[in-house]
Formats: sequence, structure tokens, C-alpha cells
Amino acid sequence: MSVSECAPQPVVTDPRPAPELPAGGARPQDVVVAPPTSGGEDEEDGKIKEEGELGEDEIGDHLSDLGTVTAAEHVYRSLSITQGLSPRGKSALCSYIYLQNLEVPFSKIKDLSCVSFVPHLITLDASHNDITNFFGFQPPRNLEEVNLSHNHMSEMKDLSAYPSLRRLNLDYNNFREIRGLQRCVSLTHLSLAHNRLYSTRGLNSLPLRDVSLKANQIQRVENMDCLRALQTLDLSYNRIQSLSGLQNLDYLGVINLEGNLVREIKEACHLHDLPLLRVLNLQENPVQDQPDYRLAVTFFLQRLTTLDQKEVTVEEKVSAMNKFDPPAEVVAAKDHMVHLMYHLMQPQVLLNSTLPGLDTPYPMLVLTGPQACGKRELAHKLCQHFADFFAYGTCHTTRSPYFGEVDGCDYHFASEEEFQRMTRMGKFIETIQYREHHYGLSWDAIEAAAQDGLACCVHMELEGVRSLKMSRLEPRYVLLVPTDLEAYACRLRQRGLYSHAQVQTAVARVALYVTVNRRQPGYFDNVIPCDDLREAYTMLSQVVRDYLGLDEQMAGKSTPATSAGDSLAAEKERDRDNRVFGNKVEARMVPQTTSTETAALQRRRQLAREAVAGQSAAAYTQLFSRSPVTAPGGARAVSPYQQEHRENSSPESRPSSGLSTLSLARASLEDMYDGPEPPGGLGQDPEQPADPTTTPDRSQLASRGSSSRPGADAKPILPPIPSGRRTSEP
Ligand SMILES: Nc1ncnc2c1ncn2[C@@H]1O[C@H](COP(=O)(O)OP(=O)(O)OP(=O)(O)O)[C@@H](O)[C@H]1O
Repeated sequence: MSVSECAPQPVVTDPRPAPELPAGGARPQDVVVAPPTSGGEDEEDGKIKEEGELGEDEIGDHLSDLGTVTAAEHVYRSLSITQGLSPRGKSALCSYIYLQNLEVPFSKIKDLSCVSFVPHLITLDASHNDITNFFGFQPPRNLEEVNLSHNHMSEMKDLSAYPSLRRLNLDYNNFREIRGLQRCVSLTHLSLAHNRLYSTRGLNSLPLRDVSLKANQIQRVENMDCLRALQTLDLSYNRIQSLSGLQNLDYLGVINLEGNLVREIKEACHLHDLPLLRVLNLQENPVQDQPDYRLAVTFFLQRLTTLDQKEVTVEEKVSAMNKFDPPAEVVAAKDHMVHLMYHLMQPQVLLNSTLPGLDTPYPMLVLTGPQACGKRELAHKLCQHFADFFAYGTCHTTRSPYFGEVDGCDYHFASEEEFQRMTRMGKFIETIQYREHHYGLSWDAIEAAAQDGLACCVHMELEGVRSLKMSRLEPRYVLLVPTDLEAYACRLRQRGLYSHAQVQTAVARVALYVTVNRRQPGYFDNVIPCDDLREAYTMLSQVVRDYLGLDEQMAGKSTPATSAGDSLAAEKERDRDNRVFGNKVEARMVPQTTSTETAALQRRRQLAREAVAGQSAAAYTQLFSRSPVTAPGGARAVSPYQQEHRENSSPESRPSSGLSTLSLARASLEDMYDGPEPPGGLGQDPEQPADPTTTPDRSQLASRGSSSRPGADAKPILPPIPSGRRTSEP
């Protein structure tokens, strides 16, 4: 089937008018398109027509797509010869110079020089032939699409004469390198799959949108930076290990890297900044064996919609986020989950900090704020000043002590192993990792305060607050926040403990606290600027006095209520103020109690009352054999208001903190003694004027409580203030 080499013949169009086409379509032979330029190419070539070869006249049977050149001339624009037939002779097409589409696949063609006779050609399909000569024809100046796949070409040549070329398919040839495309300024689609390419070089600055270099021997992505219009890239079945080189292809939306040698998940980082990347295929790469491969890639490339030919689901995206960069709430939830689970795995004992009145939480005060804002100092000072009410809750940490810090006082300094062991033993309520160290508040720290009948005062970072808020404890949260960042940074530097970066981080975290406070009003019960620690302490102690109702009690001392009614009204007013905010927040947070739960709660309360009053079995007495008083308050006999309160009390209406509700604490205390008054007397007659010594203190509490109540005679124990941190009495 060889065709002899000869120069293309000049084409002369037929000047005669085309005959009328019969209705229903014309046989191609009936249409005179262009006469042969000479009579007998075959003779000229000296070839005898072989089987499967089409002569000039037979070619007409394969023409289609009739169009016009002028009003009088009709031409066929497409020639499609398949099924093993081929145009015979190099100049077999010279009669069809107006052909625009030429399809000659599966035709055993070795030489395409006949294409030189069709200068108007736009698309050429000569795939599945035996062509060895790359573009071996005179360039049709409008040639846009060429399919030369499945041939035997091995060398690309300069295609600068094909400026209109848009699509070029050279799959299944033997090319070793990409060459000669520099001037193909219209080339948008290029396929060189199944060749022997070892490099991606040679594509410089082409307007390519779709490139397939599948099944070659490429090891690296090189020189592709300039393919700024590239949208789809198929590099599957090569030997690529790194995804470097793809990071600047801003329009890239689809990358197929199946069957390569990518091993590291971190290679995905090279694709991280591709804004339009939606589809990635890394199937059959060693990286798939990495743990959490799919989640990790989903995390790195959050815009992906399809990974490894599988849709990336919303659930996967959320899981990936929660795993590799969890939002603060998720971190807190996990922390809470872990500690709750480990805690529940331990034998359950009734803690001193377990709800004293079943509907009143153990009172706690949490000072929070950025590192070194002074909260630890203030916490110590507060516990010292309000020694009858608060004990300092000493947290655990894995960091080593700073100069002057005392183990067991500032922190319990623990090794990493010890900390982890405690975690597994369910010892912690919350933990955080701050920098490279762990910090944790243990149940024991709270118990130490609770068993002395004291509220616990602790300090912690925001992360700890988040976790603590998920526990059953309902502390009061006081935010201490520096407003003068320069002074704050200065204070950090003066400590001489932190690097420049750590100072910067601490300063930056101030904004975090401010933002939380702004976006979630009520998240912190009080906000106190702490630029001046003396002023901050004054404000803090006032806040605490308000919580405890101390000032009001002092006022009550100086102007005794004129009547029981006045006293009751004042108490109601105070109680209402204390509760109003807490109730609002709580109402939003607490799910509605079902009737079953309400019934269960009532049963438990009843049992508790009976147990405390000595009316029920010893088991219940044991269960509640501890001091019910944690927040101090003036206990008294049941007043009409308290009676009303007890009747109305429900989990929904209870305040968010034990500290906020002195009256509630009293009520609950009396709930516990809602039977015969305990020895020593719980309170005083509401008809009587207020006791002139009503400022409650530890001794009063002890004297008010029943001497038979365990813990009633306990003495407050305050941790010593370490030197260097010890502050004078205010
Ligand atoms: N259990 C805990 N949970 C959460 N945060 C905690 C806990 N214990 C301590 N922190 C906080 O960890 C941070 C680092 O504590 P560290 O004692 O190392 O720094 P510091 O400079 O002494 O801070 P500060 O003076 O504010 O207490 C502090 O903000 C501290 O309040």
C-alpha cells in the first residue's frame, strides 16, 4: 500500500455549474466538485490498484456533508474512509480540494502526503495506521484537529506552520520527547498518552487546557509552570514521586495521577493553593497505604469534590477537619469525652463536690485569661482574703517548675507519664495542651476544697473553660483581660521565661478572649481589665462579694429589716437579680426535662430529704453523709419564699452557678433539712431582725451546721502562697 513520493498537484476547480440535486439526496458521483487535474494518477504512479484501495472515482462513495463554494458550486466537505479501505495514490484526493474533514483510520496508511492536496482541511483523523512520518504533508493552513494516534511515529518536528492547530492526539506512538510545539499558539488539547516520554518539557507557554501524558516514563513534573490555562492534566501511569511543579497552575481542576509512585501525604501540599482543583486521582500510589490517607488528603485539599474517583462526602470533610485541625469546640468536646469516659470506668463514689442539694451545683470560681495576665496571683490572693469561702484548686502540669514555684501549691508538677496515667485513671475533669505542656484540673483538687466546705477557685486558659463548660460543674467564669497590649507584652518579657515568639503568641491570644466575649455575650460572667493588678483585684473582690451577697448582708446588719415581709422582699429581690442572667443562659442551654425525668428527680429529692432527716434506710444516710454546705450562707428556718422556691424549683429555672445563688444554696441546704431541724438549729426566725453578725464566715457556717454533719467541723485549709507570688492582704 505504499504511495510513491511526488509533489502535490495544483488543483483547478471545475468552472461548470453543478447539476441539480435530486430530491431526497444526491449520489456523490452526481455532484461535480472538482475534476481530476490529470487523467491517470495511477498510471503515473505506475501502481496497480490493490484490494482495499480506493480509486478517485470510488472515493466519491465516502463523501458527505454537502456544502457550497459559490451559489452555483456544491462541494462535499467530509470524507470518511474506514473498514480497511484507503485512498489509492498520493494524489487520490486532489479532486477534493474543498474537503474540510478527512477520516482515514484503520486504513494501513503509511504516508499522509495526499493530505497536501486538501489545503482547506480542518480536521484530520489518520489514527490506527502505519504512519512513521510526523506531519508528512504540506500544511493545510486551517488545520485545527489532528488525530495521529496509534501510529509508529517516533520524532516530533517543528509545527510552527500550524498556528491554527487546537487539538492534537498523538497517543500510542513512540515519541521520547515533546518538541516543535512552541509556535502552536492555538493548541489547547494535547494528548501524548502511551508514548515513551521521560519528561514534561517542551510545553512552554502553550495555551493548553487539557493535557494527557498518561502511560509514559515521566519521573518529574518539569517546566509546566507556564501552562497557566491548564485545566485538566492526566499524568497517570508514570513514575512520578513528587507533586512539586504543579503548584502554580491556577486553573487546574482535574489531576489524574493514578499509578504513580507518590508516597508521602505531604505531597498534597503542593496542590493546596490550587483554587479550582476539584478532582484528584491518586489510586495505585503507595501513599494510599498511609494511615488516614483519605482524610489527610481531604484535609489538605479542602476544595476536592472527588478523590480517587469517589465523591468526597461532607462527613469526610468534617471528619478530616475534626481530625487534623479541630475547631476549639471539638477539642473541648473530645477532652470532655475522654475524661468522662475514663472517669466512668472507675468505681463510682459519691464525691464531696457532688451536687449538695441535687439541684444546686458545687460552687466554683474560674479565673480565665491569657497567660501571665495575673490570674494565678489573683486566685491566690482571693483564696487568702476569702479564706472562709474559697480554696485554691491546684492543677497538674507537665512543665517543670519556674523559680519560686512550689509543688502542690502553684501546681502539682507531674511527669508526662504520670499525667497520662492520671488521665487513664479518670482523675481529670479537663486538660489542655498549652505549648508543649499539659495542664489539668483534677477531681481531687476540687475535692480538697469541697471536703472543707469551701468553694474551689481555679485559673485556666480558654481551652480549659470550654471543656469545663461541658462538665456537670457550673462555675462562675471571670475573664481577666489586658487592655494595654504593650504593657502586657512588657510584663511577659519581664518574666524572662518566654521566647519572643511565645510573647507574640500570648499577646495574640488576647484577641481570642476578646472575640469570644464579644461574640458570645454571657460566656464569661464578668470581665475585668487586668492591666493594673491592684485595681483588678479590687474589682474581682467586689464581684465575689456580690456573688456571695456579703455587702447586702452587711447592709442588712446596719439597717435591719423592719419586718419579716421587708426581709423577705429584700431577699427575693436579691435572689431574682442573682438568678436572672443565669436563668436566661440556662434556659437556652438546658434541654426540657421530660415528665419521667421530673418524676425521677422528685423521687431522688424525696429520698435525699428522708435520708438526711434520718427517716430512711441507712444506705441513703451513708450516701449523703457529708457536709451539704459548700457555698456559705445564712441558713434559717423555712420561709414562705423558700417554700415557694422549693415548689417552683426545677432544673430549667436554676441558676448557672452555685455562687450566684446564695439563696438557692440556702434553700437547698434547707431542702436537705426539710424535716426536723437539726441539732444546733439551722437558722433563725424570719420574723426576727437580721442577726447583726450576718456576714457569713467559716465559723458561723460551722456553728450553723449540725455538729453531727460530717465536715461541719472541718477547718478551711488554704495552700501557702509561694514566695514571689505571695501577696499582701488587701
Ligand atoms: N487545668 C488547666 N486548664 C487550662 N488551663 C490551665 C490549667 N492550668 C493552668 N492553665 C493555664 O495555662 C497557662 C500556662 O500556665 P503557666 O503556669 O505555665 O503560665 P503562667 O505564666 O504562670 O500563667 P499565669 O500567670 O497566667 O497563671 C496559664 O494561662 C494557666 O492559667
